[in-house]
Amino acid sequence: MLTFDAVDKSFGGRRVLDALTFDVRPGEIFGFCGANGAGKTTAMRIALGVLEADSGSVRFNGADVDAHSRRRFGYMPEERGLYAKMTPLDQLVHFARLSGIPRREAARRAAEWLERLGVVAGPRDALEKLSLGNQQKVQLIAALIHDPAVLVLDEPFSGLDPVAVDAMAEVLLQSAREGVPVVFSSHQLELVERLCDRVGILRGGRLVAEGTVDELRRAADPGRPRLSVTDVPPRWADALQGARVLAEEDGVVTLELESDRAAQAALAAAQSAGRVESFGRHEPALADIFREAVA
Ligand SMILES: Nc1ncnc2c1ncn2[C@@H]1O[C@H](COP(=O)(O)OP(=O)(O)OP(=O)(O)O)[C@@H](O)[C@H]1O
Repeated sequence: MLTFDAVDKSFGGRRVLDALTFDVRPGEIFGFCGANGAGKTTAMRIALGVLEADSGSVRFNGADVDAHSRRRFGYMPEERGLYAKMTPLDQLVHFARLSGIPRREAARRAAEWLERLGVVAGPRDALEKLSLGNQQKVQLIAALIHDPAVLVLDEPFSGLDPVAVDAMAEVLLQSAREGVPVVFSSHQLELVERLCDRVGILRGGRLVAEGTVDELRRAADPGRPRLSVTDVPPRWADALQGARVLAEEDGVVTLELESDRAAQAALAAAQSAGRVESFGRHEPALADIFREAVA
């Protein structure tokens, strides 16, 4: 388990992380969300020892993270750190060797990963010749090649095409299935919603919301009731109290009702005037929850 415990960090007197506290549990994918500048990269850099916290601690399996335990971390930094002039294979072997993996085994793993993630490159192509998405896949492999015990990934999905997103997602899911705690930052909230067991939303260096997407949904403003109805006469909704027409498409009128009372009245009216297609509360997407949390 990776634990952030009351981590504070300021730059030039401006507080960027403010008692940041959360856990990433074994086998869990944790989505780290927050507006630009909320402090996600800073938190990840502190976990990896690139920056030092002013106070608080980051622990792995209960012990303060140090240079030794960080060797078991897989990290994908925001400022992708690869050698432009080296081939993907050579640098992956190099990174694996730094982690103590023998050359043959390193070459085997690198080739296997490049194949698995479908990195498109000629055998002699330097990294800089690859498309950005392919470079990003190489960066992910660099984070994975030593079979890390924790994965910390800073915006691993940005700029990837949908097929590459699926390939990357599958790798994270597999790591989690093997019991690895995985934390990644992203602004792609549909993806976060789809992949993550739990989500944390950071605002001003504090987690302002944390939980499974379902838990966040239950805690969010449930929104107003909605009613969709067909086969009603034109301008039927004009006579209803507390109703607002949201959409009128292909003969389906969708209303938002301002109160439960207005909703019940509209439902009864719709049942006698036409055919009710749906009635209930609109379930907020993670993007709606995010907007509410960072507003
Ligand atoms: N080395 C630094 N010196 C001074 N300020 C910094 C430094 N690193 C980060 N900051 C500031 O800390 C704040 C948080 O930045 P950080 O990169 O952690 O945010 P983020 O949540 O990762 O944002 P984004 O989604 O845009 O990547 C920002 O206001 C940033 O300008």
